[in-house]
Amino acid sequence: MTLLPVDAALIRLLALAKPVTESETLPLDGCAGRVLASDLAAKLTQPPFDSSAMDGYAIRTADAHADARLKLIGESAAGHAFDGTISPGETVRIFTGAPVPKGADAVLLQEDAVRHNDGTIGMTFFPEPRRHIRPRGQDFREGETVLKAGSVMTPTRLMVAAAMDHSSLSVRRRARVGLLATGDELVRPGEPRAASQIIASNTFAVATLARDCSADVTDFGIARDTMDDLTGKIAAARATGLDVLVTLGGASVGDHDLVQRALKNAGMQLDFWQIAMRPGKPLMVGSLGDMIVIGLPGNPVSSMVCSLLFLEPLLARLAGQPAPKREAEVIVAKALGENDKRRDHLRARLSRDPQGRLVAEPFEKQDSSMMNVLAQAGCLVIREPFALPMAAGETARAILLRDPETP
Ligand SMILES: Nc1nc2c(c(=O)[nH]1)N[C@H]1C(S)=C(S)[C@@H](COP(=O)(O)OP(=O)(O)OC[C@H]3O[C@@H](n4cnc5c(N)ncnc54)[C@H](O)[C@@H]3O)O[C@H]1N2
Ligand code: MOO
Repeated sequence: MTLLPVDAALIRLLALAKPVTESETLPLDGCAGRVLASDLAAKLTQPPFDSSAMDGYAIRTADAHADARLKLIGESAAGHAFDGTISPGETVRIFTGAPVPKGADAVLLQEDAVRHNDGTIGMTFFPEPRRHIRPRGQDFREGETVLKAGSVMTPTRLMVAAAMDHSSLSVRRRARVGLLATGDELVRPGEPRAASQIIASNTFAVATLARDCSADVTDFGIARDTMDDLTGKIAAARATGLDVLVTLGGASVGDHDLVQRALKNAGMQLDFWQIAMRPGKPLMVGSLGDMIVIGLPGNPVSSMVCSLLFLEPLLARLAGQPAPKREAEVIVAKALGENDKRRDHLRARLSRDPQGRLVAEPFEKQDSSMMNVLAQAGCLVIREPFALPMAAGETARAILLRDPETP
């Protein structure tokens, strides 16, 4: 059986993906990380008036000279404008963010002002016109398109959307992802289990990864290893209008690996199955109508490595966003033997050397069932098919699982 190279498999998977275009309207505070569905224009001008950038005195620069004794005629504070006009020889106490009164053309810094005993204001610095005044509309103007359709709503874009007086936004809906674990041996954490049963743990990693990619994730539970149960659960999941169905387990060649058969019976067009990678060889991809199906292998490490290499870029594509950049160059801390035909992904401890370079130390045991090792690993060192032996201290590409500084 020829195995499909990783890069070719990813290209074929992404060819199935159409970015989600349907939109929904959400309150602004629910829009973080979402993609704007249409251009967003300002509903107001900001600042709405010439405003002071400093605490001080609103003055007429024609009055700015060493002998000035300006008469204090009022105050303009943020939210409380001074209604009158400043005439020659007059000033108004002003605070940061307050409207600049009519007649004034500069703000004298409080630190540059002298308050005389008779209450008049003198100055030790003579501002030029417009000094410390933020002109009306210098940030944006009513009707101006500030955010383009397709922009991801980052904290700073949420800030400007709020400032433009939008309390809700039209954003693209999230990609809908369903997870279906399979296997008679599986129970959920906390459930009673027989001696031959284990916990269905993979769902938690895959769901988290998918949510981090902005997906709306539904867990469809655990299907037993029967055609009936699998068929019923696949149909129920599909009926919810998923963009992507991810099955976990039952992807290999054993007598109880029924997932592919059940999916084909339901009408799935198989796109590819079995990749030249370790772990994750039995990965399967197909389409069932508009729904993309990804069959992950059951071994926990395999399911996670396949999710990082395939599910994450797929969900980024559906969300119209670039895939997270996880690849980095690392120094391998120990010698590695030559590789066989499957691209390998070695779980490794990750640290920094005194020069700040990333150092990866592959774990001794690389069994794809070992979640404890995977949880300790900071990266996966990539070994291309037929890679030659490597000495300690050489560099390799790696997939980062987390920031090396994360405890
Ligand atoms: N004769 C062959 N046997 C196997 C091959 C092969 O090419 N020829 N491939 C092996 C490889 S590689 C992998 S990977 C596994 C994957 O097989 P399946 O996808 O069919 O996975 P299962 O048999 O269902 O489970 C494998 C293992 O993982 C446990 N598991 C399953 N689901 C979960 C879950 N949701 N959470 C935690 N653990 C799970 C399951 O109990 C098994 O121990 O096949 C090899 N075999
Ligand atoms: O390809 Mo499997 O994922 O080695 O255990």
